[in-house]
Amino acid sequence: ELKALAQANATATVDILICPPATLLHRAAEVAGDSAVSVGGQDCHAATSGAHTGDLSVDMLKDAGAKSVILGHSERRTDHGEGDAMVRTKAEVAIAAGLTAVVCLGESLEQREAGETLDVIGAQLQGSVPDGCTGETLVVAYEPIWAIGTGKVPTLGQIGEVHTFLRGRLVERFGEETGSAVRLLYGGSVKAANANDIFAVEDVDGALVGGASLKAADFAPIIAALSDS
Ligand SMILES: O=C(CO)COP(=O)(O)O
Repeated sequence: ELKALAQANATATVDILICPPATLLHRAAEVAGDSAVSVGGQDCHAATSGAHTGDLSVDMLKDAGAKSVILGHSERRTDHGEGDAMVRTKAEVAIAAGLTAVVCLGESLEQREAGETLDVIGAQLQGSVPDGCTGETLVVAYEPIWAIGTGKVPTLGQIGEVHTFLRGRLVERFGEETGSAVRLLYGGSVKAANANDIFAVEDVDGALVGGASLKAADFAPIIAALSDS
C-alpha cells in the first residue's frame, strides 16, 4: 500500500506523512524513498538518552528514517496517562532533535456536551506546545476523541470554531507570522466522502487520517481533495 502511495505521489505538492507502528518505520522509510511521502513515529520517549527499555528515543526514530513524530494522541493520553506537561517535554526533545512535532489535542464527548470544548482545547494547547515553535517544527492536530474511529464527525461549524480558536491562540503566543504558519490538522473519521468539505473550512490545513489511510485507494482521494483545496 505504501509503495502504491509513494509511486502515485512521487511529486505531490502537499505534504504526506505516514506514521506506521514502530516495527514498520524503517521499512516504510525505505519504501517511501525520495517520494513526497515521508514517515514519522507515533510517539517518542521524553528523554533523549538513558535506559528506558521498550521505549524509543528521538534518535532511534530518526535513525529509522522518521522526519516527524505524533505526540499526545488521545490514545497515548488515555492508555499511558500522558498529560500536557509530558507531551510538551516530548515535543521539546523531538524538535531539538530536528523532528517535526505533530501535537494532538481534543475534547471528550462529555466535555463537549458540558460546553467545555474551547476551555479544554485552550488548556491543552498552552500546556502541550513548547515555546519557540515555528511553522516547520510544529503541527497541531485537533482530534475530538469521540470522532476518532467512530464515523462521527463534528459539524463543519464545530470544526471551524475550534480551528479559528486554535489559530487565534497560536498567533497570540507566537506572533502573526509563526502563528499563521503552524499547520492545523483536523482528525477523526476523515474519509474521501467528507474530505472536500472539511478542507474547505477556514484554518483547516490538512487532516490526520486513521482508518482511511490504511489503503492507498482510500487515502488517494483525500490527498487529491487537499491538493485541490
Ligand atoms: O486519530 C486517528 C487515528 O489514530 C484518526 O482515526 P480515524 O481517521 O480512523 O477516525
